[in-house]
Amino acid sequence: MPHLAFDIAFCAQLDKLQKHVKKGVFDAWHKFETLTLDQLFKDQGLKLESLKGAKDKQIRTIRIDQGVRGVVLAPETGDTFVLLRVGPHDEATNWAVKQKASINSVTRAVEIRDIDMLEELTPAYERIAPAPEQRLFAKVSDGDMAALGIDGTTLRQARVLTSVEQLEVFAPFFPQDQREVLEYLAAGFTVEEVWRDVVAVNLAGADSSEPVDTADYATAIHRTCTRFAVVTDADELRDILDKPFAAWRTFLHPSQHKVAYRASYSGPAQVTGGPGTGKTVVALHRVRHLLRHLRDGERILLTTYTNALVAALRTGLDALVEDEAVRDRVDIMTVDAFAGRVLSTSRKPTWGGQEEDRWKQAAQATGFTGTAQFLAQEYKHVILARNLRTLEEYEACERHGRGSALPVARRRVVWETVREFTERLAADGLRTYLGTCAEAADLMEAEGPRYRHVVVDEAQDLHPAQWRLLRAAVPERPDDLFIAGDPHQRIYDSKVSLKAVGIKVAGRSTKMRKNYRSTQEILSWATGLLVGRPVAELADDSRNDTLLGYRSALHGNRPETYGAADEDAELDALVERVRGWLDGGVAPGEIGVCARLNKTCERVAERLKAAGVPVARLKGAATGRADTVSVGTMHAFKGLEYRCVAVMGVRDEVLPFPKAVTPVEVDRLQHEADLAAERCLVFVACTRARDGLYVSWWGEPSEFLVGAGV
Ligand SMILES: Nc1ncnc2c1ncn2[C@@H]1O[C@H](COP(=O)(O)OP(=O)(O)OP(=O)(O)O)[C@@H](O)[C@H]1O
Repeated sequence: MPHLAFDIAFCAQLDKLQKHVKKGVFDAWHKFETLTLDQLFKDQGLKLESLKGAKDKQIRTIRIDQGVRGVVLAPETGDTFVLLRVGPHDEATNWAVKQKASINSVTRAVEIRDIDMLEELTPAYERIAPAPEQRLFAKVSDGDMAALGIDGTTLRQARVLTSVEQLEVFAPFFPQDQREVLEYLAAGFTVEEVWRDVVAVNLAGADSSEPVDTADYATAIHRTCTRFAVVTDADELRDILDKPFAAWRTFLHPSQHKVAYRASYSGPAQVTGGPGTGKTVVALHRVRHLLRHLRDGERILLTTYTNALVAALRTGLDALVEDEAVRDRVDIMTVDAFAGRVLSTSRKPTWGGQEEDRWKQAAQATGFTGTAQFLAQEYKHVILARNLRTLEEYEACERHGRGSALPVARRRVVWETVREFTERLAADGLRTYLGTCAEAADLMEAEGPRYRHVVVDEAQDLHPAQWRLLRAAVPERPDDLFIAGDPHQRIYDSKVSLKAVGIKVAGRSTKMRKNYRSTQEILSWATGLLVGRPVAELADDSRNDTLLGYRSALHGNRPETYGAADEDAELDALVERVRGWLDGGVAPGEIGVCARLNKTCERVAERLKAAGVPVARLKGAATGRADTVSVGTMHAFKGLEYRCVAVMGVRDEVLPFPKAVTPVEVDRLQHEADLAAERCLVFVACTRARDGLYVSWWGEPSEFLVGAGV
């Protein structure tokens, strides 16, 4: 019986397809599932047409809806067809005639390339290319290229290229797997690394020494499991069409699958990678895997940093694990909420300004003459971070990572001030978030663990006291902790390494490099914000992490930047930008506008509302609605994503925000760390965008934008 499989490129279009087009896709699929091959070719509604002037007669089109066609691979052997993409009649036909299918003799997978475009580009670039030894892949031999699956056609084209920029021009037209190999090589990876990280995962367990029949499409289509999904169940297809989340459930990349569904890790495991590399997705799949093996009475804690992310994780898990009773075995909450629950205290958490006043009062009581800021940081980064319990321990400790001198003789008064501060808080029925975590960790260490597994997302911002709590929440056993995070997205000042908190992930750590969220244009621009700034690893802060090889297969417009004369003009331009997106068919819920400060967000929301744009403020657990544009601070945007993002007020007086940066004379190292966190904040904000990024300011632009070429 024939089948219609789906290419991952079609799934990437899903968000943008209208309802009636999705219905057309479903109806077409249904015909493939119910008709014979002969009937399919004769079906007048489907019109499985061959195309005049096609580079490959296996590439045909089918009718999806009025004026809309699907491009399919209709192989000469076998009865599984593949829907490659859907589009308006002329656009789809023009694309279809230029494509050519082939079977890769190394990966054994089917590949599609825009042969027409490649044949047109190659001679033009050849004419301007310098001597062969100065070209991009001069150091990689033909033999190595062939071993990595680069076929003769791609090799000729790749040999012409002289720079990464030129590779980017060719990239959308190359076969997907070969393109990935070339991008890794261009990023400086060795042939062995590319084999291990790219080719071997695409082989997905197939024996590479077996001979390959490069005409056997029936077998190759089923082997192309990294990009083609064969769907035979109507409900499964409805899910994919209705919920894009379900699409990647089917298409989890083998490198993600390997991490998420590994039977067991002998201890804590870690997944890192730049923004949008699917860390959250992998963490959710890990929870799904762990749920399948959970014994009676055992539970899982899925935790993260902010309430908005908790809401996003909950939605994600709902889509992934259908059985409510099974889902109920997972507690999803922030680490702070977990600490509050462990203590079951009625004391209320304090907020920033209140804490500052209380530090001042405590200092007055003990006669300490330093600043409230110094005390707050000493409490957080030394006393709580090191879990110091006595004055003697405090006097003996080395204040690693602190950039301010504190003679031992002065420590007694600091210690007494901290005690004064905590005792007064307790007496007034108050608590700090981190103090709560430390108390909860003590209690948990005494009472024993409550969970069989703990899965942590956005791990880069957790404080040692929070790690101590999570460590105590789960017994030291295989699969105890699964940790997802990205040190490039540290936006709070907790620079802690897992090694320092006794969580060893060596040998159980995986790095993701492929971004599935943003276009390459957005990624390159945003990555420019961090260039040349070393970022410590999550596992071990004596080593630096890099974004080497971090890339996206998606392409689109370059980010737009706009410098206005004053705030009014900046807001006017924003309204125009948002209107442009809405008029271009972007739904309000697919647009996010963020700024460093709450007051800027207020003005943005007011101005958009006045212009008739529906707006919702993103606060706490509210993650936005489909019919409103979301407006929130950069901190609130952490972990979220939108099709189009406007980042407002990126001006010199606000980024870095002076109040968030410790003066260099108070603490030199903290000053550096605060600046880095402010810079990362802009990086995080910009990398929330999938298709469209707009960055604006008034007056002078922020110094952070220099790296992005502003
Ligand atoms: N294999 C895949 N194929 C297609 N899309 C994917 C795949 N994996 C993840 N995605 C999509 O990519 C986007 C980013 O994924 P996710 O939020 O998990 O990334 P992340 O690494 O946690 O990002 P960040 O660190 O920026 O918060 C999501 O829209 C997700 O659905």
